[in-house]
Amino acid sequence: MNIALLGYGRMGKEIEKVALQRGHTIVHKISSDIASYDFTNVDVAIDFSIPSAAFQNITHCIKQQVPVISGTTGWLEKYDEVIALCEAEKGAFIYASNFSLGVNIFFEMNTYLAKMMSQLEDYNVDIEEIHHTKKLDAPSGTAITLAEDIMQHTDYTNWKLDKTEAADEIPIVAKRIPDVPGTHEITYTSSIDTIAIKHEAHNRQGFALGAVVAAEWIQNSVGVYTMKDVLNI
Ligand SMILES: NC(=O)C1=CN([C@@H]2O[C@H](COP(=O)(O)OP(=O)(O)OC[C@H]3O[C@@H](n4cnc5c(N)ncnc54)[C@H](O)[C@@H]3O)[C@@H](O)[C@H]2O)C=CC1
Ligand SMILES: O=C(O)C1=N[C@H](C(=O)O)C[C@H](O)C1
Repeated sequence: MNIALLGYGRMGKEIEKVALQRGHTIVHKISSDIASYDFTNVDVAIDFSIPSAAFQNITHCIKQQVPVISGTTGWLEKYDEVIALCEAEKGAFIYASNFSLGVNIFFEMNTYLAKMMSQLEDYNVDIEEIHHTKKLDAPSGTAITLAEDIMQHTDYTNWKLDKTEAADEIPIVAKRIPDVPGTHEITYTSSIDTIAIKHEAHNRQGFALGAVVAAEWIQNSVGVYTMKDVLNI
């Protein structure tokens, strides 16, 4: 498979390693304006860039009929526009706030726990995420997915960065500590006890492997998919 890397930073380099190990070829390593690159021999593009570049990168690929995987966070106010374009152009697209198998299992655990906790009025939920100090966005895309999944199954209607006084808002605390690849913890607290679930990435390999697996899965497909489709969970 010929892969174009849209973004060649920490994740782009990790994805390159995994892709080469799995027998793929990297045809472009793009770190600036995508418009000047030739996409005729690209089978799939993988975007791990920056929030302000993701929309242009993704829509360029869709218009060129190149399937595109995006893990970039912090651009989701334009997600619906991308989906509409993808449908209109009969393109292929997967976005995931987190591509690792472990976090996708954690997403399922979060939903299961939220459904149970929705019956119990005594517990309040909060989310904590910890990432490296170079991260541009806060809260993390993964923390937002976790909050939205909780909102779907409980009476919470919103999330808020840091503390909140509103009973229907989920507080998300974002901490920045050098070199931390990504930790997410969900805690339900009552006056009697605390229930917590946590995912801690040890490195970026899981994110990269998930993105390459998603790229292998989507080539020659049409449509908008998620990691649930890729992992069949
Ligand atoms: N979904 C997931 O599983 C994961 C998502 N991420 C997200 O991926 C993104 C990238 O993360 P890192 O690699 O750690 O960041 P990074 O800062 O190391 O790399 C981003 C790269 O994008 C480049 N860039 C700037 N403008 C660009 C443009 N117009 N087109 C293409 N590239 C451009 C920068 O030069 C930089 O090298 C972030 O949004 C992060 O939150 C990170 C890890 C896992
Ligand atoms: O920027 C990162 O590093 C990460 N970003 C993603 C996010 O915002 O959730 C995924 C992972 O936690 C690492």
